[in-house]
Amino acid sequence: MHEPLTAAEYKAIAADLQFPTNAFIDGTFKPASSGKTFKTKNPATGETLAKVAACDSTDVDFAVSKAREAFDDGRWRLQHPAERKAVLLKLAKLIERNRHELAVMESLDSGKPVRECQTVDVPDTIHTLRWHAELIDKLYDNTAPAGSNALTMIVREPIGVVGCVLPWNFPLLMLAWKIGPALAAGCSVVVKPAEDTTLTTLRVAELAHEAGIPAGVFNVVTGSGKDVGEPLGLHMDVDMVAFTGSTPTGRRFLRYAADSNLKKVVLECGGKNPAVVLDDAEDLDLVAEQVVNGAFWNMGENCSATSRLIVHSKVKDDLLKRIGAYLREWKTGDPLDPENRIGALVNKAHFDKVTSFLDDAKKEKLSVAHGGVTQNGAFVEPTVVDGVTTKSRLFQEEIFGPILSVTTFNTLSEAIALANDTNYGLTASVYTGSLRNAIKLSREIRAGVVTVNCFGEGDASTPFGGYKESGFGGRDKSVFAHDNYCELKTIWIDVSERSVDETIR
Ligand SMILES: NC(=O)C1=CN([C@@H]2O[C@H](COP(=O)(O)OP(=O)(O)OC[C@H]3O[C@@H](n4cnc5c(N)ncnc54)[C@H](OP(=O)(O)O)[C@@H]3O)[C@@H](O)[C@H]2O)C=CC1
Ligand SMILES: CCCCCC/C=C/C(=O)O
Repeated sequence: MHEPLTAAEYKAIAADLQFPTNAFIDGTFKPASSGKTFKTKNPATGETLAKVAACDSTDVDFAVSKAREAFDDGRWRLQHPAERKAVLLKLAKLIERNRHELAVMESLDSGKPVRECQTVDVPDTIHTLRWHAELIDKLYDNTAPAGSNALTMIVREPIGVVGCVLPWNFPLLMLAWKIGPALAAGCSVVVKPAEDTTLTTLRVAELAHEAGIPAGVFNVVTGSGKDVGEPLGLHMDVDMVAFTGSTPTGRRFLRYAADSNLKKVVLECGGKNPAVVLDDAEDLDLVAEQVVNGAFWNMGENCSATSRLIVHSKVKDDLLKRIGAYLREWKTGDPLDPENRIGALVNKAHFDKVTSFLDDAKKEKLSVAHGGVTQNGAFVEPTVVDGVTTKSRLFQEEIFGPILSVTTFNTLSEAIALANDTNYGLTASVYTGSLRNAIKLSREIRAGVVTVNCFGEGDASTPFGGYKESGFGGRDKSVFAHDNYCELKTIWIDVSERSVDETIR
């Protein structure tokens, strides 16, 4: 079903694509009220793909008012849970039916390899939506042990109008991580995709409408962070913002909430994720494969990317050799060629940011064990920089590109201290043959997701989010994400003799 096509087939799809270019508000596509547009480009070639509506606060106000209307009249939240489930399942089906088109659109707009769009982003988007749809008619509310004089119910209610602010690195998947639980809970959403990657969000909004999500429930306002993100964050009638992106922008949303209506804010921000390899790791080939995958898939443009290899000095040289061998399979180039695993970085500014870390490696006279090569001002080959110290920017800052730093240790406590020597705490992976060491490291590393003898972000059923400056306010995925989009209400009903007597009198 999700097997890659050939490069020629992808190019044929690309040649026929129609791009949605207007905001989607109240069930219809609309140009920006100002009439302005911005160009969205293919980062691999620099060519303009489309001119998209450059919305501003007027469009945000309009979208929020329509989302509020839809929420208040209950056209979605008051539908029977089984009906809402059926609609969300239909949306998943429509995405599946249009999977090749969406994979190509995602690849063209973001520079991601189409192979991964086809085998990860699109199928995981479908799975996420199905998972949350299936939850809708299976979640029970609670009663409290209030004794025989009262019946106390603790019920979830949808929080209201939710602003979903998305990053450019997994446009479809992060959309699903937000709208899946938000729509399942019965909320209305106003989605702000990243300016670099708006196209697939608009297409999914169109499919959502076709699936039967009522007008006003799923809105998309396109435009910049300043013109659309900020008014959404400051809006007095938005009940919650669910954000994925950088930590500095996440902080802004906390300020927007404080300066407006104290809306709930859930942040999924950056990471500087370690892979800790002990000298008792059993299979260094497997470690090499997992570290390469963790560091380089999606070009390292991934908040959960393995960014720091923290390896026992005894096994470092052997492991770096094996990593080099795996990297031979990781070709860089045309994102529409399914042979390539490394595509283009999302834009020129980001390319410059990522390559500034290569300049640092040179300045610091660090040894580049693999890669270090760029192509056409848009591509960076997978790079491994050895001998990185904790003071280096390569060790401390989120690179968000295909660069892995290597640091060695000699004792377990040194490994834990290195892993935790960061302001971030999103993910970590641990490689060891000892159950005791695996448990110790998983508990001592301060991160929201720790994987043992593998790399990954878990599946739809496991929460995803970070400690420290990696996250705030809740988790994506799982039933815990559903709870993000709900208020808890206590209903206390007096059923004592006194209340019965009073009612009768
Ligand atoms: N944790 C993660 O998954 C991500 C982390 N990053 C990190 O952030 C760095 C910068 O990437 P960038 O895309 O700029 O990430 P941002 O955090 O700036 O962008 C995330 C989202 O927030 C919006 N936004 C930007 N500025 C504001 C603002 N002032 N007010 C409200 N909304 C705003 C963006 O809109 P728009 O893009 O349209 O301006 C986008 O929709 C990357 O190099 C990487 O290190 C980036 C993306 C994802
Ligand atoms: C297959 C799961 C991919 C999850 C990627 C999670 C990344 C989140 C982010 O960068 O914000």
